[in-house]
Amino acid sequence: MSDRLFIFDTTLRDGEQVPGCQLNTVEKIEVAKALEELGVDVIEAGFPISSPGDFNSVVEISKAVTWPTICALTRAVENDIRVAADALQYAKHKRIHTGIGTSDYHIKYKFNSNREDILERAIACVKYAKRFVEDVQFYAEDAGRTDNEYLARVVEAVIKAGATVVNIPDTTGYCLPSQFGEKIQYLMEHVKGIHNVTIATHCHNDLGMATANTMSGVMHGARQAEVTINGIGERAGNTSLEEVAMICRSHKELGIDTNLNTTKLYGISRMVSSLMNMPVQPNKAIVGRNAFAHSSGIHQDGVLKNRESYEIIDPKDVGVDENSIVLTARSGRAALKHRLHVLGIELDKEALDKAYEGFLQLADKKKEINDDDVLLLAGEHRKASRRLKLDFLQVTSGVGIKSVASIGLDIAGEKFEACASGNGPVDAAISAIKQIIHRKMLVKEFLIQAINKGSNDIGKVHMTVEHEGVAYYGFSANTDIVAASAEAFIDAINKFVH
Ligand SMILES: CC(=O)SCCNC(=O)CCNC(=O)[C@H](O)C(C)(C)COP(=O)(O)OP(=O)(O)OC[C@H]1O[C@@H](n2cnc3c(N)ncnc32)[C@H](O)[C@@H]1OP(=O)(O)O
Ligand SMILES: CC(C)C(=O)C(=O)O
Repeated sequence: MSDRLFIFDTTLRDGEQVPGCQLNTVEKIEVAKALEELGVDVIEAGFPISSPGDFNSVVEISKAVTWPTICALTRAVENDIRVAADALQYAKHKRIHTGIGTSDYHIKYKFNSNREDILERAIACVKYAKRFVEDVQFYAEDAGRTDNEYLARVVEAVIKAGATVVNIPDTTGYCLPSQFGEKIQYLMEHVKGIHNVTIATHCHNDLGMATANTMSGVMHGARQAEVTINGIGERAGNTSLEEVAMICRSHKELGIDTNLNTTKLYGISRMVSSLMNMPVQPNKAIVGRNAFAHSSGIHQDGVLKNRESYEIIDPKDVGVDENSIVLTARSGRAALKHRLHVLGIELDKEALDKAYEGFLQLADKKKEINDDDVLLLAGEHRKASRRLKLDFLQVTSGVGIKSVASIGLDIAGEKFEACASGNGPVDAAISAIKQIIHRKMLVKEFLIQAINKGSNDIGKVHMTVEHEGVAYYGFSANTDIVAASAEAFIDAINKFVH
């Protein structure tokens, strides 16, 4: 039987502090409900004193969510705490998260104060929060750089004052995993009453060690991990929820596990990325586009013989349908043969060798080889040939005017034209396409990336279009990003319009 690691998700508080990631209340409720389905134990819903909008979000999330604890952040300030308690009034399970900086940097420069005064303020804020709620979590901000002996005094004092959870943040992402683990161990060994409360970690990623520090803290006694979806958060971000979840699931010998339904991880990662306009880096562990994509010949051969040769996680366990074998100039015959097999073509050794020669020549020029290319190399014509092609696109756009797009599509040789307006050139182009293709289609994910640098660069567009409950992926690259967006939309449509 594993020990339970409580998951405290702060995507809607620390994650939402990221410039450009602010969500409205409806969007926050959508994320909170997805977090509930994922199985997180605590949702930090906001910092109610910070704005009327954040206050209202905490109120509405409290109403919308049933079983996770809803937590609101405050400073060690009475008015912050009163306002947080008010925002939490409808929560079925509520927690106030209050605290103060304990490192000498914070004490001296932020507060112009001294250790004894900060200790008193720490005790006072916990006692005050206890007047409103039973469940009070204290944070010792910048605990990572706080002297262990003083930190132990603060932790002991706030436990005595009634804290139920004590959070030890590495606010600046400074600690080495061994140092952070030792800090938690020091507290476990020196603080009276520590075994009656939960110790939490809240690690930032300034040196890329957030997950390692969190796990080190957990291995030394912490039982709550504060995390965010995709690791978003202030500066270089927080510890990623998905990484902690899958480390616990993969390393059973740790004897620690979460309550999470990990098959929801990929879906919620995409949802947060798209709502917060925060792309996930392709090589991001667990949820990056390439996390289960194999692109070099030796790996592809190994994975095709046995998935576990190069995969420590079954993609289905995190909600990814299957791994992918990407055909590039670094692929070998095994990968090409596999793709041909998927397309229903079996070649003997000689024919495969011949196709492979052509494949390498093309791959050196094209970078990535698609199914059409493979079929041509095998001397076949694509059975489900692309029915939809972009014939022409003209867009008028600017400041102070509405964007208008005229579009021409070639559908299996027949020409169609439409014109539409939108809140920007891409929206106008997509609306025009929708006037020709009368299907329910929703753009769920839209990512534009520049390939190199400079204003003459090629833009790559990745798009996911939902049609009848299924997500279809579309891609295009063009120096004109509006054209690339329209083409990516058309690429996705081609996958369900036959
Ligand atoms: C590590 C973290 O992520 S903590 C969370 C960070 N998140 C945020 O700051 C987002 C929400 N914040 C806000 O909306 C605003 O900063 C508010 C409403 C909290 C405060 O706004 P203002 O009153 O205008 O203060 P301002 O932001 O300029 O400065 C912060 C003040 O809080 C004090 N303070 C900071 N942390 C704490 C704390 N934990 N306990 C008590 N006081 C604190 C600072 O010393 C400073 O006080 P001073 O003005 O007397 O020097
Ligand atoms: C409020 C605290 C927990 C915090 O965000 C930090 O220290 O990074």
